[in-house]
Amino acid sequence: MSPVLEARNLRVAYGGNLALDIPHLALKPGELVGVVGANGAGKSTLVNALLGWSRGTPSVSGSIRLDGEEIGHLPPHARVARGLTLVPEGGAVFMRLTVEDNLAAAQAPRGSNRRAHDEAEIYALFPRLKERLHHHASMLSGGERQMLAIARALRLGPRALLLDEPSIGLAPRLVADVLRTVRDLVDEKLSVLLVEQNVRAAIEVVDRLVLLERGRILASGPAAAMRDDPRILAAYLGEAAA
Ligand SMILES: Nc1ncnc2c1ncn2[C@@H]1O[C@H](COP(=O)(O)OP(=O)(O)OP(=O)(O)O)[C@@H](O)[C@H]1O
Repeated sequence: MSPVLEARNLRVAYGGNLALDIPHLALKPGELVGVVGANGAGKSTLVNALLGWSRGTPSVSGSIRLDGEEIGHLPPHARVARGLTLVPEGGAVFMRLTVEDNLAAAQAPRGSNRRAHDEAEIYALFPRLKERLHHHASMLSGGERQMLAIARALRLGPRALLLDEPSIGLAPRLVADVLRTVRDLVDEKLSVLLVEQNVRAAIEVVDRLVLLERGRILASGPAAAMRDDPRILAAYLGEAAA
């Protein structure tokens, strides 16, 4: 099966410092790939480079393909228009708008043939959002806000969804809920690259795991095989120490 998203020789450098050096990373249709690593490992640099934006002005090189089409030269909005969708750290919602208006403001581009979730599907997936339709996003709990950010992304009909640390700031029970929902979406054929610092929670739901360290892939493989990998266990310990 050809990948929905594929990066080759992706390098990001700030000044003379190489922050990311990824020879190959692929996401297959209907797959959930987790990218884990400690603070500063390069996780945000990776999702940002895939989307074509950055903090500062790094030099970025390499190939990025979405459904086989080279998008590495395109500006972020053109990548988004083609179906690469990012839910950034902390979620992207309009705090002063209601849940309903937040969802209404997220629309797939006109003429797009991608399958976007309609309102009924969104409410079936996230019954909590239906109960809170007329609440401002600022009134939602962290978990609900993260669900709203994911729901907004689904309204855009993503070909590939990039999720940057959806568990950050959430209580452990909510982390499991959010990641379980992501797993359910993938089981319905969504393709997701999940960036997570929480290795323990990520490994429970992903198909494959990629461990980043100092911008490089230190280990990668099916989640089941990675579970006992000493490098992953070391990452667990790092997490406990963080
Ligand atoms: N604008 C910038 N200028 C210079 N160096 C940067 C810049 N942004 C990131 N870096 C460096 O790139 C490396 C990777 O950072 P990145 O934010 O991608 O890590 P991360 O894995 O997402 O960490 P965290 O979990 O803390 O967000 C770090 O060494 C960081 O200092």
